[in-house]
Amino acid sequence: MKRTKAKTAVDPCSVDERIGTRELISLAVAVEKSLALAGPVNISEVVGLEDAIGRVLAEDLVAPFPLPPFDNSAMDGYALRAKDLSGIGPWRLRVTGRVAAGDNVQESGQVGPGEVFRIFTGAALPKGADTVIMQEHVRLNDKIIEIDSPVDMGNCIRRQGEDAAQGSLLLRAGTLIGAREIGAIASVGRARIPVFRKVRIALFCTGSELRQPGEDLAPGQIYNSNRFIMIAALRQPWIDLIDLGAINDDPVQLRNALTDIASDVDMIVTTGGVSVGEEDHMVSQLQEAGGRIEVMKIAMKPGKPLSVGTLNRAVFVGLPGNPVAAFTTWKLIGHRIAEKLAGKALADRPVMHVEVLEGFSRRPGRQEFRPVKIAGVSLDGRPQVEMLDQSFSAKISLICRSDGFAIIPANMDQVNAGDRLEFVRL
Ligand SMILES: Nc1nc2c(c(=O)[nH]1)N[C@H]1C(S)=C(S)[C@@H](COP(=O)(O)OP(=O)(O)OC[C@H]3O[C@@H](n4cnc5c(N)ncnc54)[C@H](O)[C@@H]3O)O[C@H]1N2
Ligand code: MOO
Repeated sequence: MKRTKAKTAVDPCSVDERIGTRELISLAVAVEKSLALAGPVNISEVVGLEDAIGRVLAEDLVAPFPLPPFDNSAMDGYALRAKDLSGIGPWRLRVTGRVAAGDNVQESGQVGPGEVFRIFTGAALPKGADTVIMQEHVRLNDKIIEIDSPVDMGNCIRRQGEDAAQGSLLLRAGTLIGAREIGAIASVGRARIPVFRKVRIALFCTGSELRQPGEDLAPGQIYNSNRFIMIAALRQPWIDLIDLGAINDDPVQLRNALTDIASDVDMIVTTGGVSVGEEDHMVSQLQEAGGRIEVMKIAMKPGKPLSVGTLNRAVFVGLPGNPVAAFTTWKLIGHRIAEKLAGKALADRPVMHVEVLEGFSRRPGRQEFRPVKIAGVSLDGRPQVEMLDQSFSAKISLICRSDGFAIIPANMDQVNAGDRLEFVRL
């Protein structure tokens, strides 16, 4: 495979992990420790079907009867007896009845020898019939159909229970109820269903430089984009969001905000103020308020300063202030904590790989989630990616241009053209 030389120099602003590498913990350990702090809410409520959409199912759903409930036709055509098509065709059969979806076949009579019933998709199979032939495969002439080619016994019939047998498991507790799942719940006739109560999450962004979009900016100020990134992430039917807006980098205000909300919520999410500067107060104020930090200093880029802990019974997730770092760490850790609190079964993501188009060198030490753009496809069908800037934590326009993250292992200092990296789609 062709290798190209390093294209870019090492980011001058990147942290030199050789100074203090031992202090950093891996993302895998950070996820494990963070999830251990999150006990599922475990309280359920029974809601109507429409209100169940987007919520988390609180008990297993078992089929109370077979699906489909009765043998029925998969096509518009004619219901017949397969043995009437024995020998050499063409065969001529008489139309003596008619069944449509919804008709009660107990009252529709019997298909006798040499007879067929007109039948429509979804109609129950009439007594005596064992096979359906599509109307396109017959010629109809004055109540007589003519068939040239035989069909197999059971042709075009959907058998009772072929989708799900009575008593079989349709959905597991912990499933997020989307369009498919609500369809399954409705198909077994349930009008109300138990779901876990919503997870209550408080959100505030920290930073004296922040202004709300629509306001004027004074020199040194910026707009609060994290608030909207996080509202977009948290506006889910299974989350009850308490949006506390922005709070200045003021220790007392931050501590008061934490103390006021901690006993009302399951999770507190903040952005900014978790790094090492004198204006970064989140960690110290959480501790002042009686909380504990359990996870910090993670060997990941972006997201090294992400801090996770507890305050009273709430899980605290302090996301970094840089917008791309906040977005990424929420996706990789915060969201999974919220899902666990909500009682959602945590699914393993399917692993995808991409091929690097151009090589480059980097400072090793942190597992990196580098935004990439899919730029082509390799001969064996693998997506090929162009790596976007190495310094991207604060670049919101860059993340809008990217298709996902390529994951660069922590110890890799040289990435070569043709290397395969794991990929997380955005
Ligand atoms: N000496 C060091 N400095 C920094 C380190 C370090 O290890 N040593 N880590 C860097 C990393 S990595 C990150 S990420 C940031 C995280 O810092 P904070 O979480 O304390 O965030 P702030 O300092 O408050 O803000 C960082 C950056 O983001 C902007 N910001 C903050 N909030 C918002 C918002 N709601 N909307 C838009 N932009 C926001 C803020 O203005 C700053 O530019 O620390 C590095 N420093
Ligand atoms: O690595 Mo930070 O978390 O700049 O984004």
